[in-house]
Amino acid sequence: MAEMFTVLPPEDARTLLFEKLPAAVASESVATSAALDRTLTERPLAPHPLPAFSRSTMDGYAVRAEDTFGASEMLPAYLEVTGEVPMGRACDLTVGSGQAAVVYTGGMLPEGADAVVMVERTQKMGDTGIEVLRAVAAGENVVTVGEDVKEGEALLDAGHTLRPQDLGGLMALGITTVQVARRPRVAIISTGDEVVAPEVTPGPGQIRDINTYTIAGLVERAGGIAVPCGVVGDNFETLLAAASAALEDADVLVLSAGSSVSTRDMSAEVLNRLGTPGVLVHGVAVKPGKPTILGVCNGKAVLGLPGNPVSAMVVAGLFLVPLVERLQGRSHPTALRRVAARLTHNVASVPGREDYVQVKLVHRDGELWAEPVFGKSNLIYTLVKSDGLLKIPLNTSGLYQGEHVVVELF
Ligand SMILES: Nc1nc2c(c(=O)[nH]1)N[C@H]1C(S)=C(S)[C@@H](COP(=O)(O)OP(=O)(O)OC[C@H]3O[C@@H](n4cnc5c(N)ncnc54)[C@H](O)[C@@H]3O)O[C@H]1N2
Ligand code: MOO
Repeated sequence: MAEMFTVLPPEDARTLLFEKLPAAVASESVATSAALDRTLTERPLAPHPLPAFSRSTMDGYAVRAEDTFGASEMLPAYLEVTGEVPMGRACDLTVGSGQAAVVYTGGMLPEGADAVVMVERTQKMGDTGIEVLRAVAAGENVVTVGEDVKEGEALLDAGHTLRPQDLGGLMALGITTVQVARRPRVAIISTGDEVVAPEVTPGPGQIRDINTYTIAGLVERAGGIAVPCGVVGDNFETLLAAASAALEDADVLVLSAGSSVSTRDMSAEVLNRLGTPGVLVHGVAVKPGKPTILGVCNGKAVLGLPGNPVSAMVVAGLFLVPLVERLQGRSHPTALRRVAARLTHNVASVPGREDYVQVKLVHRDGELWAEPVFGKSNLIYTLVKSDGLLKIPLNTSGLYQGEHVVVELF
């Protein structure tokens, strides 16, 4: 039987789409405290060294290291304690030869001192003296100026997505605002006369909307803002009007369902009417998800996802997630979390098509195994029960039981 449409390998389809799109959305300034998972558009520079003053890493005594050379329990070095380093204030003490100053963890190293002896390695002698029971080298138990970061150093690259430790690192330098990519807005329209909102009790022949929510979840995780636009029935003019309104206020539009080739499937036609160049790809060599539409309408991406929930999610993972990340200029796909596992069963495939198999991860004899969760692409709970997807590459006829595989986690 003839193919209904020409299918392209996923990689080629993605390239075609990305070529026709702007590289990234605009940037904006946000509070660092609210910038977790946001992507930098500029490299922040260190305004000063960190630490800005030499600090003790132990509770003990600030000393001149040379005064302790050769010291041991048998032959301790005697030092005179001349004062205490205050915390959180400038220290005006100077440690001279044969002297020591009480210092606490994090305290400023006083002038003259170049090392700290831990309190456990000393013994009090009279009112003001100590015996040092072990020698310290210069720099021991001390972090020096700029040891963490040098002044002017580029802290993170543009394209980097901020993690919790990055926020802490920026705040340590007083960088309380950062320049990040604006979060791309992704409008989502679910289409189909049979689809109703989840709050509604479905009548005969009706089903609740699943795809709006799986797609919105993927968008949010990829750093975008999901803009759910509700369910629109299978009426061309209504759908075109809804799509046009949704796209106006968004960077990307996703149409769920209607991407196949029946008389009810209007996504391609709507896309061609929304703007130019319109449909770029109709049909991708992937299972599930063959009836996929990728297009660009007046500079904005419009994706037509297959209606089956598993297919919609696999296709969104292949095209929408990388698109949302690209629009933020992300250098590393943050959504990509992979684990190595062994396959519990043979899985057949057809060369010329990329297959995505849902798998559950199970521990067996200290090894991680990927167990395929088979089921039709209309079944949402096959996804709910799975931990990730296993890709069977384009030109293979399957994978064998026991084979080492890589699972992309959800
Ligand atoms: N004759 C053929 N029929 C179909 C083919 C084909 O090659 N030849 N491909 C099948 C495959 S594969 C898929 S995938 C679907 C794609 O269909 P559409 O994108 O046109 O979408 P619909 O037909 O409207 O819906 C498919 C299926 O998904 C359910 N659906 C739709 N929207 C939602 C939603 N928001 N939440 C939950 N479920 C939804 C819908 O009720 C249908 O059951 O075409 C096959 N047919
Ligand atoms: O390809 Mo459909 O997208 O298998 O269910």
